[in-house]
Amino acid sequence: MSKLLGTSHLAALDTILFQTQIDDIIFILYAIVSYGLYHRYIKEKPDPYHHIWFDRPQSIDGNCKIAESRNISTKLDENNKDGVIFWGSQSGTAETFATRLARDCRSRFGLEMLVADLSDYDPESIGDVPTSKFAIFIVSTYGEGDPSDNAAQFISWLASNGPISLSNLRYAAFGLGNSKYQFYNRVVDVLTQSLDTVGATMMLPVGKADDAQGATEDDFIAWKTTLFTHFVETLGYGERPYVYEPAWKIVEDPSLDIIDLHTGDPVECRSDRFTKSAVPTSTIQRLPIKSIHRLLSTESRNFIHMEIDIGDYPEMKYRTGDHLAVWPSNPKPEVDRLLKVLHLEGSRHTPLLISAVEPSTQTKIPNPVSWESLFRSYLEICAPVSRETLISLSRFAECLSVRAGLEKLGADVQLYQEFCANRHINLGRVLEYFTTEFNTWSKLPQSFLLESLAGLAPRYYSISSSSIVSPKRLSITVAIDTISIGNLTTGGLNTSYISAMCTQSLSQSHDDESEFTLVDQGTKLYAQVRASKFRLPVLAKHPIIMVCAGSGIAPFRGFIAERIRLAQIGREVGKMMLLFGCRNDEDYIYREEFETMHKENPSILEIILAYSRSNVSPKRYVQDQAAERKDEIARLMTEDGGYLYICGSASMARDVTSRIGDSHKENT
Ligand SMILES: Cc1cc2nc3c(=O)[nH]c(=O)nc-3n(C[C@H](O)[C@H](O)[C@H](O)COP(=O)(O)O)c2cc1C
Repeated sequence: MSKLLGTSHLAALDTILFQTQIDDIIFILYAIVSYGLYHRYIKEKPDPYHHIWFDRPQSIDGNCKIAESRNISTKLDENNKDGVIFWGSQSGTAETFATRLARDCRSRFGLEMLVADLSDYDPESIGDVPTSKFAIFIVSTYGEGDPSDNAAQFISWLASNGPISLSNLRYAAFGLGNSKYQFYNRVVDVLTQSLDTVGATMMLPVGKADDAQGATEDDFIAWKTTLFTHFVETLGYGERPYVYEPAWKIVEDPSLDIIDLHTGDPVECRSDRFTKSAVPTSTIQRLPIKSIHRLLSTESRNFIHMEIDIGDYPEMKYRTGDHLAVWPSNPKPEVDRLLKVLHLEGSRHTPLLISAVEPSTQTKIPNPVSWESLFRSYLEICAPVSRETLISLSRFAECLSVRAGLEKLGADVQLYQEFCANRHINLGRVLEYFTTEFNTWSKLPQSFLLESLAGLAPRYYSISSSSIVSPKRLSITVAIDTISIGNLTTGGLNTSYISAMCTQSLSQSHDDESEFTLVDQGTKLYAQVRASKFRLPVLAKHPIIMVCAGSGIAPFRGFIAERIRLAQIGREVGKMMLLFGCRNDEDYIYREEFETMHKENPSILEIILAYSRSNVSPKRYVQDQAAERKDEIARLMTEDGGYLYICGSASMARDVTSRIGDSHKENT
């Protein structure tokens, strides 16, 4: 444990935990006392387990089973369900909440709820759900107040209202959002207003989670408590003693041929949420990395520039401003930690067949798979462990003091924040911390892991090249911020993954010491292009004002390169004003490139820098620079038909628009 947290952190932990009862002291004492990688690709081989890959019905390439029914009411009847929990999620939180809620409904009230991806059912069929059943919606807001990809069709159907009546429908709704965005939790608002308009009955006030406060989990737990109170007091459901019922059947089958295992390739089904989205998205390909280098490397901050070749995939096209979705894998030390603490090291390559106990449940994992590839490529094992998971975990502790410790961590919000959330303590680290001579986690059901860990999701990057200048080779710009807590360094999963790729690429080493197992990927990356709304004006003569900070420069690098190319071929190009926020002079990435472009095109490109942490020049933010130039910006926009683009944090964007907006008001 001291290796993980360091001595000073044990001391800090002591202060936190020694606040109250004797239980805590016991819990501290107990706590303190305590690749051979095959390299075969199956991509081109026919899959012998085709029929058991996924229960997900909607694959467009025929890899997945076809849905028995897209009528939600029929599905509820066929599976004897009491109701449905619909989820609309982009990065997996709402989906995880839906799964957890269904588990709690069963274990506490004996209620059987179907967990359903909103895009798996025909929206109209919701009108057939009888009054004896009910629906729960858990939906997040994305983009600029937009629904997640898998909720887009349903929300647009509902918002268009049409000649529908949902007077049969009883529902509850919970929204996930972030109040720093202009359209805070807009999707759940649109959903509930539309449902009310067509006569559906809301069972209890809508719940909302605000990620800006870091309170998404707490907000969900609070709303769930209200929901369960409604179950008891209004619907008359009786609570039953807790009984754990596994949701997944995991069978080790050494007779399966090891070359047929999924070893990390993102199966098309994993991207179904994206392929069926309203936003055009290419299929996932294994794309060769043509070059990768660090643009900047300081103790706390790194920027990486990566160029990726898409020339071998003619169907994969991008437009300037699009996004690249990168599918990461988990770092080897975290994979090994989980395998070790679960006593699975000896069977890390053993083929597994995973199926849902409940036939209507959709699996998120391809079959067959091994423990190692499951943890490395298909589950989010690096995310901080949730409070609810800690409480559920406590039920499987063999030792009373560990049980009490976990219960306390799960129940005490402040303790949880200090111990888990702020330090990115993931499930493996918690299990390791609470492993003692008397607590070996031997009673932990394997199904619990699949229930508690979300499926690994892609990370999105703005493409930083122009599709006109470089149609077959796109680039991304990745900022890597790391947080050091004692001897524990953490960062975002994908940025760490890309950073590791960069290190390996520079050192040309693919050894086992590497944090990430990249050997089987060589210099390739699983990725797909996703269309964006961030587009240059159709007519190049319109001015563009681009405001950004840090890696927010990425799409503007593509914009500027494209317009300069257009100018070179004789097109009329409007003024480009770039306001770029950096911490200091050395933080100015792509400096040489931008300075050359400015020198060669002084009449169309102006670059205005704002250094927020400089020792030599006054500290300024892009907001200040925008305010200083607001009259000119207003003129470019109102008189010359200019476009304003902002790429950065939501609060920065709000500040910039309000300060430029003031000028608009003054001028009108
Ligand atoms: C690119 C991006 C755009 C977002 N846009 C909004 C928004 O317009 N309104 C809002 O309330 N929240 C917004 N959010 C916050 C998400 O809704 C929030 O992080 C939520 O917990 C994600 O849930 P999910 O993982 O289920 O998709 C945005 C988040 C990201 C990353």
